[in-house]
Amino acid sequence: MKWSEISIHTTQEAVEPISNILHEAGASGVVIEDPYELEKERDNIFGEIYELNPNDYPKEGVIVKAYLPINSFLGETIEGIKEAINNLLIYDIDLGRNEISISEVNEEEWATAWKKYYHPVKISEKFTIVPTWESYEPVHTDELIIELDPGMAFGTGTHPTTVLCIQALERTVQKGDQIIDVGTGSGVLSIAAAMLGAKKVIAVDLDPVAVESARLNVKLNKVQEIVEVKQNNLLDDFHEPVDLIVANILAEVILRFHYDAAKLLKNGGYFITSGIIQNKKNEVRDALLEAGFTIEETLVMEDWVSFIARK
Ligand SMILES: C[S@@+](CC[C@H](N)C(=O)[O-])C[C@H]1O[C@@H](n2cnc3c(N)ncnc32)[C@H](O)[C@@H]1O
Repeated sequence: MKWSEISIHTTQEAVEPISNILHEAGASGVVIEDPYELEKERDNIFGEIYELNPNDYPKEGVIVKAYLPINSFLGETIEGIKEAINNLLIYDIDLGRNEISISEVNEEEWATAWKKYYHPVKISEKFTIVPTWESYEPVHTDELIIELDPGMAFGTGTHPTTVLCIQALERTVQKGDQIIDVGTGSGVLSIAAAMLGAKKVIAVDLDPVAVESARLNVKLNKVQEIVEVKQNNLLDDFHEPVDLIVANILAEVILRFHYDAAKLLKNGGYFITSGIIQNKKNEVRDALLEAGFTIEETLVMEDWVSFIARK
């Protein structure tokens, strides 16, 4: 099959919302070329894995690439993507150059293009994320390893918004907890919650591609007895009280269901939110306080913020 590669030159802060737009438009395998990756200091243990070629990265800004099947709707899909990206300006998201180019690639190139950027990464005190196609020997005996094949869903596990959520889960999950993961993507947060001792995790996503990917990764990590994945809009039709709700989703979406989260949580339960770009931080914090939460911790990485809120 022939694929079209759409390449968007943008900013760090726009990577996440643009990736979401691309996924929603049916794109497969988003690749992020961020020169920051070249500067990051890396543990020796990962040194040999991280041989990044500077020629693959822009000098400034970030390039987001995605792959769309070439069919009769391609023109409209691309127009829709451009419009949705331009709409991000309404939310004060800096789009940088916002240069968009399109080229054709064949199936083979597409299937491997994004994989070359994705390697084992230690993302928190306890967790290392390992792509299914890499072999990895644990460094510490108590290291928790999540094997992932995100396929076409969001969630390689290494995005700052995901890392912040996993760090927050490490601090809050108690043995025996009942948890809901809203917008599970590849299922990475549900898998982490299960490995941290949760008794039951319900992982929901609106996107059927994500649901399929999460189910696959849940099995891959042998937590299918604990994690149930289903297609659902946010917290619709949930009534049983839970101990913790985690959501790595855009700020605008969090503000659509924070009252539902407050209602559903047991007293003392945690609401972990991530996917919040710095300039939305105050708006989300105020909304959480208004819904009756107290903010226990605010975690920050690059331009992203995550809240550990408590009912
Ligand atoms: C930023 S990704 C997070 C993926 C994963 N949880 C992670 O942390 O890497 C956000 C996910 O939310 C899903 N999503 C967006 N709107 C949703 C909604 N209304 N209900 C459920 N899921 C939604 C998207 O399909 C996407 O998979």
